[in-house]
Amino acid sequence: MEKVTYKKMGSLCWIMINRPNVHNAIDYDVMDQLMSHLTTAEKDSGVKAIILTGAGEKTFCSGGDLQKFHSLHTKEEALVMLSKMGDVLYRIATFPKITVAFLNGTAVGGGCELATSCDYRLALPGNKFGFIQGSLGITTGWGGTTLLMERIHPSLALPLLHSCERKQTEEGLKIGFINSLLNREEPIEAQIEEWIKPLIHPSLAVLQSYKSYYIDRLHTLDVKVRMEREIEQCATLWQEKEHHDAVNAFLRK
Ligand SMILES: CC[C@@H](C(=O)O)C(=O)SCCNC(=O)CCNC(=O)[C@H](O)C(C)(C)COP(=O)(O)OP(=O)(O)OC[C@H]1O[C@@H](n2cnc3c(N)ncnc32)[C@H](O)[C@@H]1OP(=O)(O)O
Repeated sequence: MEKVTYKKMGSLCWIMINRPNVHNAIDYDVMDQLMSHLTTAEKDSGVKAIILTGAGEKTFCSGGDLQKFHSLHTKEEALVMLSKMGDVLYRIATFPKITVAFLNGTAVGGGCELATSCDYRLALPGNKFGFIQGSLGITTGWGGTTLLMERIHPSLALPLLHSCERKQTEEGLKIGFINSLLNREEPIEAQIEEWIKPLIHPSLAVLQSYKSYYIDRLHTLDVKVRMEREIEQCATLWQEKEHHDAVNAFLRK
């Protein structure tokens, strides 16, 4: 079974992480398949926007696969993994078409970082999101803090990061992290199509031009370099006992 599925519907393409038994955690296969689907969507001139989501109703994404990545011990080992997913996030952040994360359920750790890499975030009321990395003795490791500072004001981003708390999506809406909350009772795909309709300009060239001005801004702000620095700092913390003890505790629970 594919760990990431790809479905084209009109001008939208749906990219779904499909590992519900581990809350859509990200392993190396997921990273490779995300990259490959992004390439397909970029090349297809009929695609104007991608919707990134997770399988099932419980979780959007629970971040890195702690069972698999727990075997990474040194800074160098961690850096390889973190940089690989950092490249996926940078690719999404600089993707030439519209990118939307639909938080079908909880988003935690790297799952929140992944959502942050998209232009827009849609969610359901009553769900949770949290940059909980601090509770594992690490920081965001895929460049998500750098990107979060681009999405919301740093004075709103810092408390999310410092507290490591899981917040309600309603609070995410209030601080502008989430762009809109959908209605649980209505068909989701139709609601997302309605929400995005006004943003989908008939001309792909117009859409791509506006996106390119935003990407210029990311270049000017040295976002790639800052993401790399963030990734390296997480790799440094990854090798510490505090991190491994916290992951052990999670896996033993
Ligand atoms: C690596 C990069 C780093 C970053 O840059 O940000 C990270 O992403 S660190 C990872 C941060 N993520 C977490 O710490 C999330 C851990 N998961 C949870 O908090 C919870 O599982 C949940 C997502 C809130 C769901 O809770 P619940 O409904 O109570 O389910 P369980 O906890 O019982 O989980 C069921 C099953 O799934 C496995 N699982 C969950 N998350 C992961 C994960 N990220 N990686 C691997 N496996 C995961 C969990 O171990 C259970 O497995 P079994 O016991 O074998 O059924």
